[in-house]
Amino acid sequence: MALDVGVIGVGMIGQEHIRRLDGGPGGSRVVAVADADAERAAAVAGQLPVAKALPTGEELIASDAVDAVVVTSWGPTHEPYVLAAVAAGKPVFCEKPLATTQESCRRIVEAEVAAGRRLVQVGFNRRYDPAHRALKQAVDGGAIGAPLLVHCAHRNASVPPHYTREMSIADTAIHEIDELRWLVGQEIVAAQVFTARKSSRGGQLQDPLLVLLEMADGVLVDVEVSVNIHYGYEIRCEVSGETGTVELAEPAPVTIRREGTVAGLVPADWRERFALSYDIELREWADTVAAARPPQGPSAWDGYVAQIVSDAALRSLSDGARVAIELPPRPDLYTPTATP
Ligand SMILES: NC(=O)c1ccc[n+]([C@@H]2O[C@H](COP(=O)([O-])OP(=O)(O)OC[C@H]3O[C@@H](n4cnc5c(N)ncnc54)[C@H](O)[C@@H]3O)[C@@H](O)[C@H]2O)c1
Ligand SMILES: O[C@H]1[C@H](O)[C@@H](O)[C@H](O)[C@@H](O)[C@H]1O
Repeated sequence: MALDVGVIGVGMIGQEHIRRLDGGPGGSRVVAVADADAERAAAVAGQLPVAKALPTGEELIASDAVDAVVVTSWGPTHEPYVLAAVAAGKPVFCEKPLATTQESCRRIVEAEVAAGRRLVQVGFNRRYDPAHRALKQAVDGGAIGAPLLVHCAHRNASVPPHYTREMSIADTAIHEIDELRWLVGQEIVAAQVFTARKSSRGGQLQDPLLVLLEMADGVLVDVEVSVNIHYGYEIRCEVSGETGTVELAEPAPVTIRREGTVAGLVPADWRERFALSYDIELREWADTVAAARPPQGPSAWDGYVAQIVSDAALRSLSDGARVAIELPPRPDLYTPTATP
């Protein structure tokens, strides 16, 4: 069955997702778009075979032409759209973060539980990245024995002027927060943030940060968040276990040796580094939803838990203290099944 999708927020990642969903392998197509910037919505719709630009996200969700909704607007606008989609009984793929406060995320979880079925998927795309999947397979398969420590680095080439130090956690490190729960298979029980000497390339921004996370079984994780590295976009993760270590390999497809040097290209940005992950993520979501099955990817619960951890890290960012984390009980709707 063809899946007719409406996309709210057609900026950078909205347009990336549209490219994958319109005429996608499962027969999905984009039939409506909406954006706070009406001119942008009209321009994007104008490039698509059947899409209409609608004046608001609310009208898009209510439209009979739309089977499923993709929310790719700014984080603080996610909650009302996701709640409206759940109220309309429509599957909704929402980019990370699910919402920008844990209270907003809790309201989404409560609405979905009240609806009695899973409708929401969150765009934690690392779970679909082949390199991250291979890393998890090695850890789960016992290749390095019991994991003890994890070292991560999340490095952005640069960030826009409105980017704040809080976004280093809530918009950037939130990827690692979800990735680690998935990779290690444990909850995060404490967070502490350290501010390093400020890079002169980030203006007033406090950059970089070091985030220390403690997992329930004692695994310790350090995450470097640097958002002005300028040489490209770099994601690193190394797991140190009792009998060995495993790490993400360099993503460059080739290595060049010449004139006494070894070199390989660093991806320019997240679009290049994670292209395959978005391909897989959206194809699986569209196929599942088109088959009228509940989405199998990261759930509203995952989005909520990530936000609770992010909020704890933000508290630590303000005073440097270690913040212990206690999660509320998980509703039965989110008992793990086939989550990738
Ligand atoms: N998973 C990933 O790797 C990844 C990568 C990039 C962005 N994101 C997430 O995607 C979201 C969008 O990021 P982006 O980089 O595309 O931002 P962007 O600024 O390029 O695009 C956001 C769009 O949303 C529109 N918008 C803002 N408020 C709106 C509202 N109330 N209703 C409708 N449209 C509205 C803006 O006009 C803009 O066109 C963010 O939540 C971000 O964290 C995720
Ligand atoms: O929204 C983007 C996106 O999620 C990227 O994957 C991340 O590296 C950036 O820091 C963030 O701002």
